[in-house]
Amino acid sequence: MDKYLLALDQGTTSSRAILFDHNGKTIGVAQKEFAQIYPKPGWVEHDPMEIWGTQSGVAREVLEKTGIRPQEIAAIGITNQRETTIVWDKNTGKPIYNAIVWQCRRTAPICDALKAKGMEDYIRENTGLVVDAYFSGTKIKWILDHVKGAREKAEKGELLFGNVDTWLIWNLTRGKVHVTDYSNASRTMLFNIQSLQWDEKILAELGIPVAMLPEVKPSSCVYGVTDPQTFGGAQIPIAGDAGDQQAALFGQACFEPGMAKNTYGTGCFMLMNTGEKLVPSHHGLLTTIAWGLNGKVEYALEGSIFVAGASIQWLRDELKLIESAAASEEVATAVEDTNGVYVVPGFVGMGAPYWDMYARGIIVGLTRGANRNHIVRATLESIAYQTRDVLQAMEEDSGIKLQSLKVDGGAVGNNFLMQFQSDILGVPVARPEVTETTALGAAYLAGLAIGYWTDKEEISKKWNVDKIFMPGMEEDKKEAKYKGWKKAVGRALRWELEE
Ligand SMILES: Nc1ncnc2c1ncn2[C@@H]1O[C@H](COP(=O)(O)OP(=O)(O)O)[C@@H](O)[C@H]1O
Ligand SMILES: O=P(O)(O)OC[C@H](O)CO
Repeated sequence: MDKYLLALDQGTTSSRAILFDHNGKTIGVAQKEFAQIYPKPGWVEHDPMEIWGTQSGVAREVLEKTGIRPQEIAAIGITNQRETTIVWDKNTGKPIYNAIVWQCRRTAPICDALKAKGMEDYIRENTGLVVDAYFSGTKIKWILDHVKGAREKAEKGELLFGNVDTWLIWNLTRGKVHVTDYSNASRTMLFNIQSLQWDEKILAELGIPVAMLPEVKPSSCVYGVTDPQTFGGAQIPIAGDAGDQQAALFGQACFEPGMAKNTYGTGCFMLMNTGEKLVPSHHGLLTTIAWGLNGKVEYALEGSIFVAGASIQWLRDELKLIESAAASEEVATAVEDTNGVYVVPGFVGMGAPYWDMYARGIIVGLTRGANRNHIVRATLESIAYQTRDVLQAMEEDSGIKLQSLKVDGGAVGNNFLMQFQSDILGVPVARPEVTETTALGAAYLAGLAIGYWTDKEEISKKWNVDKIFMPGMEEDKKEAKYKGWKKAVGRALRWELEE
């Protein structure tokens, strides 16, 4: 009987379940979007029960669609939107508040207070992160501060915290297993990435009891088995767990130091493998754990862009300028250029390399001739400009000049965007055959843990290119356009703060 790997990819806007065979080929996909909750400007929440419901639902759906029985699944790999914070009651398994999503800005004042107390350097040196509302630590504090009786319960050991991976594993095992992996732990702003322990000083500062935190394990190991009720009696090993951006780095086979990928989803995340070396950033990037594997952890440099594909959804859902995300390509290429228009999608502040929680979105350079096509094109171009911002920072931090950029994620089907990306970077952009690289990475991690695949060398051989986009724009034009972008960003920064 052939066996398959099941990847559960719980993203910001949808839950996906993907089946892979031994060649790393996709056998079936099921996907379901879920509600985005915006209680106030700058706040973003998800319903944790809907996350679990959609994720378990698509897992069952992909089995039904393909006719594959749960007994034919060799293992499950989990990958997830990172940082998003869930706190639940250990006894009832019910969340005490909605999931506070990575994009949510509500804890900016808590971050300002940490900075005022002089914690910034300590946090950067020990967690590899900048102090920003993006990460889980301040979100946990907010829940403990705002939900009645929560802190007392947490102190008594009655509440559990988890990122989405932990929440899914807890539910898949029906409350038997409370774990996370190194890559997810490194996004909490509570985890010391050198000692590989929860950081007591930061926990004390935020008033977070260590008892609520999950056990931290490698990214490839058997964490537990699924409860028989979840998949018709089957007890499937859950054997891989990694944050979605690190899983994509793995799925792209970026195993050697200096190899990098950029994933174009809701946001855009460029990660460069730095091997066993922890490289501190001096240019606004994050130092993060790539994965824990074979008894050691490896590190990465990361440039986190908060809004990429989400700006295309904004064109579709709020401005109603396009019918679908895919239609953005045709609309954008109906004009020669943006007519001087720039869109800066600072909807939830700006991430790397700016780290400005108070930036907001702007459209600038409008003249009487500016039309819908120009705005759509400028929005797509903003994704490529933000990528150049982080690529430049990455080259400076790592001292490595990138020869080509591997790309993946929902928006890489847009050929205009990919060509413009290559033009504005001046670097070839390589799109692989399998663009569901995040899920593939989770499957690989799970498969390695159970001996379904042997080693990284075997996995590297499975990476195949679909198309390479070569840079073609003249140097002067490229630099003039990028200069305009930097000017536009300057107008968006600190928007919420300045009079
Ligand atoms: N052809 C396209 N052009 C531009 N953006 C696209 C295209 N197709 C999808 N997207 C964008 O990609 C995102 C979906 O990618 P996905 O990798 O599924 O994201 P996530 O994992 O963050 O939910 C959406 O934000 C959508 O707007
Ligand atoms: O859901 P995605 O794919 O946009 O990824 C979100 C990131 O993990 C946030 O850090």
